[in-house]
Amino acid sequence: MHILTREDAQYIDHIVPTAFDIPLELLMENAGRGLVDALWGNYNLLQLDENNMQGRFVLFLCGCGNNGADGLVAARHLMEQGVPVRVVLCGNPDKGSTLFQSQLKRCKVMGCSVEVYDDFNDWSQAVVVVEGLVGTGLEGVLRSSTIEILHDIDIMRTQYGFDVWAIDVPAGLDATTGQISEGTLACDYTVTFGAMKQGLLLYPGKNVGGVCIVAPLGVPWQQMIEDRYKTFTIDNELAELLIEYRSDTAHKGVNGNLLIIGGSQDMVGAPILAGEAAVHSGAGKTTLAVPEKIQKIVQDRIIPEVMVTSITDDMSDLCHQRNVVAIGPGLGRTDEVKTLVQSVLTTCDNPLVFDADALYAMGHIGIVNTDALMSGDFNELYSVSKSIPLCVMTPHLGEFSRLIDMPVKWIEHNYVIVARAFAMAHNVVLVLKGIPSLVALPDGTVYINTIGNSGMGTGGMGDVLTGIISAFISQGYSLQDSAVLGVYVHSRSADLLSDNKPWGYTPSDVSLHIGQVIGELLGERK
Ligand SMILES: NC(=O)C1=CN([C@@H]2O[C@H](COP(=O)(O)OP(=O)(O)OC[C@H]3O[C@@H](n4cnc5c(N)ncnc54)[C@H](OP(=O)(O)O)[C@@H]3O)[C@@H](O)[C@H]2O)[C@@H](O)CC1
Ligand SMILES: [K+]
Repeated sequence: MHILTREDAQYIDHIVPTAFDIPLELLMENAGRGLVDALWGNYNLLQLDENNMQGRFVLFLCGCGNNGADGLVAARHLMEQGVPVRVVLCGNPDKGSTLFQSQLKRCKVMGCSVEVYDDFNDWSQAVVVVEGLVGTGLEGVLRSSTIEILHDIDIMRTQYGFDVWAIDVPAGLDATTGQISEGTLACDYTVTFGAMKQGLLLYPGKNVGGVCIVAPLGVPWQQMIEDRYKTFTIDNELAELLIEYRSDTAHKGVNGNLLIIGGSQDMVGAPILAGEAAVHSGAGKTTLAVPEKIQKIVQDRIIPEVMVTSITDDMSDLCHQRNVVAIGPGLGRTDEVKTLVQSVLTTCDNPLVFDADALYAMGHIGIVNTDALMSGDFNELYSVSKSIPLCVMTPHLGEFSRLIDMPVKWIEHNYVIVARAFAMAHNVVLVLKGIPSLVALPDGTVYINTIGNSGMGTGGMGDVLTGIISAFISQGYSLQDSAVLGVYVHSRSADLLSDNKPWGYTPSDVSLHIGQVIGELLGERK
């Protein structure tokens, strides 16, 4: 599913009227109707008809931009359907947008009840409150006057129990970054237009959107953003498209030959988890290369399907015999590891997956230019200081912070944009393991994961993900498809477990459910 940023939405606003000869007013009409449909889907508004209304109404709190104007359109439609509505204006209508002015005029001509916020104090009869104070047009942080209104809504809903619906995005949410301004209200529902807004999928924004409903705009806007960077969700629909039926004649020789380099005296389990996950994900042959000192322990503990060998000074032969090499799980942070990673980087020409300590060993590999971010110059945002061959990199936020030499907090605030800049500049597939995880591709496309659960926050989960992604590559999937499918399968497997056990399930349990997820995805094709 496509995701839109605030900038995409503004671009659509700007381009549609000229490209399709469809005035913005028509998009707004569709947006308002979509909102009304969603309200009907959740409430029996017929109960509010003339005979039975007992003074109750749907309350629209409208700012004076187009977000508020959407609310005015919705109010007009509900009036037609006999539903009592009250519109309360917040701000100075004389300074409102052109469309706001014309929608307000229509509402008034139709006899809609329109009041100003300072005169309104009748919350007790509101069945539902629809917030159209500000949407994608938010400038900076919320003004104190708006924060006060949001605070009033919050107090009144506790007292009277109504639901709060946000138009497009909750007031105060940055539709691109998911950052929220002080005073942003956690809504019960959000009706967002055209496509899911990126900020509603990223934290803390995800906590304030409530149930999100996408209302269509009635124009194929997808054509209009062809040349812009694209963002999609990782979900069941996408994973079903990517998974391929395995031929009846497939044998271990065609399902790939995978090498995982990992382990150290203190971290014996990490390569085992990665290796076992690879087997459960369908890799034809899986070999672990671990330090000689722990080879015996690993052999004794791992499932017999995985072959175990030892790391040597020259890994080139071992690497060349494989069609994918994953390096990092549990390797440790010694100088020998740095040398090992460097030699794999320079000598191995197979598809590579870099994880955990292999990423640590790389040190800083690029420089972020924060001034470019402020000035909106995306091309200058990130520059490479150390080249990496085409590969999959799977850092968590701490590892990513080291790679780009920026604090984790900064990365969280600039999550998608910095991941995109990194993947493009290094020409790698980046799997950034945050909440939510995302996959960024060399062409700038970003996929944001929409599934998974907090039970996944336990040591060893990342090792399992490395095993899954590597196994998909070994079976012939492209690096990017393997990364996206890997993230999906990993999270879905954990979601199956969390149905019975919200947390406390293990990474090994996740591995054991991979086959079930693949079965779900293949469905009838099995
Ligand atoms: N293509 C699409 O997706 C479509 C989008 N559509 C809709 O348009 C919406 C975007 O409309 P938009 O651009 O007019 O901006 P909008 O969100 O109303 O904000 C401006 C208002 O907010 C106020 N305000 C600003 N900053 C503030 C702050 N910090 N704190 C407090 N207030 C602040 C500002 O006040 P002012 O500064 O002018 O006094 C002004 O009143 C979008 O979200 C969607 O609902 C649909 O109609 C159809 C197609
Ligand atoms: K809003």
